[in-house]
Amino acid sequence: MPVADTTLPVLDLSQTSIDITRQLCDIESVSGNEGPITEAILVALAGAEHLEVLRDGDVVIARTNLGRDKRVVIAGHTDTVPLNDNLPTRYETEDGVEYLWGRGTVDMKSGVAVQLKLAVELTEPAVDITWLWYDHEEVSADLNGLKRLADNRPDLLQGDFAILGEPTRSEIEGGCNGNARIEVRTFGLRAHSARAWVGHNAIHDLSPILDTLAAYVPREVEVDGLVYREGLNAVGITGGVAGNVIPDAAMVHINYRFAPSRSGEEAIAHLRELFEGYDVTVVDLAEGARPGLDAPLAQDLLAAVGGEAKPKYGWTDVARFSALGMPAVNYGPGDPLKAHADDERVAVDQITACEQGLRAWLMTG
Ligand SMILES: N[C@@H](CCC[C@H](NC(=O)CCC(=O)O)C(=O)O)C(=O)O
Repeated sequence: MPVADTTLPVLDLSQTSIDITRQLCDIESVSGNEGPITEAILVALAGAEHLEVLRDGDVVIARTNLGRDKRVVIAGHTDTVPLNDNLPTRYETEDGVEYLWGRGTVDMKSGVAVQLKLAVELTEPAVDITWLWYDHEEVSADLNGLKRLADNRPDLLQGDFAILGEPTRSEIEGGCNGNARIEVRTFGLRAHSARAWVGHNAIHDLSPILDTLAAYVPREVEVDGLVYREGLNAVGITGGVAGNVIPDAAMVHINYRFAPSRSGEEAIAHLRELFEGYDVTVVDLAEGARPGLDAPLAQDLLAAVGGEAKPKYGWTDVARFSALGMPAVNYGPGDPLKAHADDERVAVDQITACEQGLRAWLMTG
């Protein structure tokens, strides 16, 4: 008789989407550690006979094949940014609002919870649905699980419209900013720090770069009716050899968020111009996506869930679907301002609202 593996985390999809969020968050899955959560999702979907379930690495694909005339792709990533002593989750009430606190509650396990709940419960949706849960979204674009799937099995991403369950306070956010990361290096000459005049300090040479960043005024750019805020920030800095050595190398890691009216190539040209004369290495580049809200299915969803469409400032995989020529929007629970934050927490009523909005729309088409 086979023995059940009791070390695997268990996911019970018969619970509410709020509780499923708690269960998912308590399975730690910082990028690179999505194996256990992927296994838990596969086991939890095992009894859903209306779904064809496939796996590609740590991507789970579950789809209906009902012969409907439209197919909607609904996707969410299972990884999170690193913890900061914010797991396990806890419930807390603040000013009469109940929150679930902890890493992943906003970005984006509450969105994944809603998707999993609907995937098992909607046996007869009005459209065919491809559900996708994937790994490595929060790290370099070349590691992204959806990118791997698009390269290996582009047929599995095909559809008429896509919804990414990224945090949007359960309202529609259109498109996304592009995202570039560069490393800017300075070089010096090592010497004993007691005789610094015979060396050259590479860390001191970073000052003009930091001054440029501190003085930079990011643009606000209107694209198809939505105003995208850009951002240019140092997100890391390295340098130094020992406490008594003048450093011969230093590096500042810079993240540029650019409006979707600007291509990746234009974004890099802008950065090279800003840091002309310095050693610049591009370490990550992901194109943005225009809002695409004029697509009829996007209009339908917007009308069904209500509210006014806003721009998505973070980068999301709507860009991947846009590049494939498929309209896509962001729609999920959680305040994006709390994504990646130490006080990451989701108002639980937003989870319920998102479930209701998506359920109603998927049942009427
Ligand atoms: N390749 C990128 C991936 C970063 C993706 C991440 N996305 C979000 O946080 C979406 C949530 C939101 O803003 O609403 C991001 O924008 O950092 C990378 O390397 O950074």
